[in-house]
Amino acid sequence: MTVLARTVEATRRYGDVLALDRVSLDIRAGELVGLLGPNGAGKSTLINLFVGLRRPTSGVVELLGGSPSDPVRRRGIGVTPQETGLPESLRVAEIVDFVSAHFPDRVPKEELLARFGLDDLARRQVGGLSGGQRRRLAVALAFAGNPRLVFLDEPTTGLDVEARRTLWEGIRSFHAEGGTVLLTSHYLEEIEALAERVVVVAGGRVLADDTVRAVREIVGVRRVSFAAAELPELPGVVGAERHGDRVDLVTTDPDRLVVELVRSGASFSDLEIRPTTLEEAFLALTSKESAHV
Ligand SMILES: Nc1ncnc2c1ncn2[C@@H]1O[C@H](COP(=O)(O)OP(=O)(O)OP(=O)(O)O)[C@@H](O)[C@H]1O
Repeated sequence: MTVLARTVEATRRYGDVLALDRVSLDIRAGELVGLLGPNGAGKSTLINLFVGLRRPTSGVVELLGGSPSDPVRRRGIGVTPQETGLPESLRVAEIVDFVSAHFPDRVPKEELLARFGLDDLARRQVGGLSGGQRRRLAVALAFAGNPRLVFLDEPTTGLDVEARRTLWEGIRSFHAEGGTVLLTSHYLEEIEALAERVVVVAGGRVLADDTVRAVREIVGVRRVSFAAAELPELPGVVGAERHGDRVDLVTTDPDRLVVELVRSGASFSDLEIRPTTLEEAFLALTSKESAHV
């Protein structure tokens, strides 16, 4: 399968900060890849390398078979950065025209606006849009030039549920027609809803690169919860929370945890063991030490 974007051992430093540490990643044609990681993991830095806004300190970055700094390659991609500043006095349709004019191959304006639920807003000035409407416009603009590959940095941050679903539909329809997408998200349900492949990044390194299902299986974590006043030291706990009387433990080995809980003699009730969500899998992958309540 054709590789549309690639890093080979890419490292990026900002002074003393090691934002990316020898990251090797291929984005292949037709993929929808979710980049998942906590704040400061290096997700935006990786996107900035791919789209040519930053250069790697060492290593190689390729975009559409060439250098990300080549304008010809850049015309083949679409980008929505984490933050965008759109001119307040321009109308939505004017901004779409302005952005589209940079690309040889354009999506018809009406079609683009309809795809992202913006068709009723074409004549509205950007200054009069809500935060959610602005964000949808910023994402729609990434698709204006009929790109082969789109990079979306936290596309749905700040959107309500309905606006988020509209955006997802727009992204899905692009992908269904063969488009390739790399998106970052803090919303785990977003990655689960959209992506086939998840790349988990933390501390500038790729911790996992697999299907959503496989990432869960790799860590095989379970949520064990029960009511208890006091909690003994237990093995294999990678995350812990207390909600009133209840204790919620995320563990890699629920059987052993329950055995040890019983052995400890601690009094507990209402034991529940639930399957993992991606969030729990992520927690297990990124946590370095056991957490204690
Ligand atoms: N221009 C910069 N100058 C100095 N340090 C930077 C710069 N940009 C990013 N960093 C640092 O590099 C690391 C990675 O940041 P990056 O923005 O790539 O993470 P992220 O995963 O996108 O985080 P978030 O989810 O919070 O957006 C962080 O420690 C950040 O503080």
